[in-house]
Amino acid sequence: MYSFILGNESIKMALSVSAGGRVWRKFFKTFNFGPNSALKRFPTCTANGRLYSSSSDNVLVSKDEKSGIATVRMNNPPVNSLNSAMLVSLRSCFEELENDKSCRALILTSQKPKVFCAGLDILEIYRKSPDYVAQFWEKLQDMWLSLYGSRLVTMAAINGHSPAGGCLLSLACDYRIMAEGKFTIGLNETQLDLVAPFWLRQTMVDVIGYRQAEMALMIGALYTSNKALQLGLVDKLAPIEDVQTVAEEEVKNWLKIPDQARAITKMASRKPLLDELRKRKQEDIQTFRDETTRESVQISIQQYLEKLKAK
Ligand SMILES: CCCCC/C=C/C(=O)SCCNC(=O)CCNC(=O)[C@H](O)C(C)(C)COP(=O)(O)OP(=O)(O)OC[C@H]1O[C@@H](n2cnc3c(N)ncnc32)[C@H](O)[C@@H]1OP(=O)(O)O
Repeated sequence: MYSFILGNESIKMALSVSAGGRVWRKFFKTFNFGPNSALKRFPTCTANGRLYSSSSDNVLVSKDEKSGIATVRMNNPPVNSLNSAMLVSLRSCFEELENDKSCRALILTSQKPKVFCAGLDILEIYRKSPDYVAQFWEKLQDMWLSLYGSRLVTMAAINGHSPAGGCLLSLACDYRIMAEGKFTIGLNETQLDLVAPFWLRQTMVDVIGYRQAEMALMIGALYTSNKALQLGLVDKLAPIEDVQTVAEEEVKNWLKIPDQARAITKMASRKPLLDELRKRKQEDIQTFRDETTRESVQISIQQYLEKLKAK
């Protein structure tokens, strides 16, 4: 077992070429993954020790060497909101694991039970310059591309609330296990006067079907764990204290399938959406920047923040 901690500063990466890397490069080439493809861009993980020095420790990673299963714990108190630093750390972490040839699966969870992730840090899009908002959005796109496009088995161990960006992270994984009880999950963006981008909408449609996704997105619905299971938004429920164990058991089942066939199948179905976002990245950034910095939207965000603080 090794572990390392990721933060937002002083990223030190070791580039290496491995036999495993060659296999995956061939695989990505076969699928014509373009300039952002994982193996062209990403460094390779060394076998142990800290790869990053960090002042914030906002993402904690541990990996079981024997099974090749890594657990990625979001650690940004109080609610794991996704600020710029978190997005950069998560992306770096996903890239590291992607290029660690001994890594076969990742489990994404929260270090602080009861809140998996509160979504985007609303303060990152409130009264910020258009340039800042554009850069923030690109960090989200890049993080998503690295998780959604991962060759690994990716499992969300949703041990608490998972609104908006928390749901986005979960939807980017291959399988979702959620804590039973009063916790909620969903894409509630419209409640903040925000519009989910095409790539996020599409993953919701892919997971729960057109009609339910359309309705859920329009009304910005947040569902309880039970309802989410019924809709297929999550795949399994477990008591909160067992979410991690159940995720590990589930991953082990998935790892009985040969990696290459599983990953090629996954990429065959995800490639069109990955390609579409890569192609329309700048357009998507501009849309988000222009929409979000509109005065009427800023007022809605302010009202949402006030409601959040007052509750
Ligand atoms: C068009 C773009 C689409 C892209 C996709 C993503 C969009 C987004 O993610 S927008 C963000 C939407 N997020 C939410 O609506 C969630 C808001 N938060 C909550 O509902 C709750 O905080 C909770 C259920 C996640 C947890 O509840 P609880 O444990 O009771 O914690 P508090 O509500 O007391 O929160 C503690 C503290 O944190 C602040 N906060 C919560 N969420 C956010 C956030 N997303 N961004 C920034 N700050 C957040 C909250 O205001 C509290 O602050 P203090 O009062 O100063 O302690």
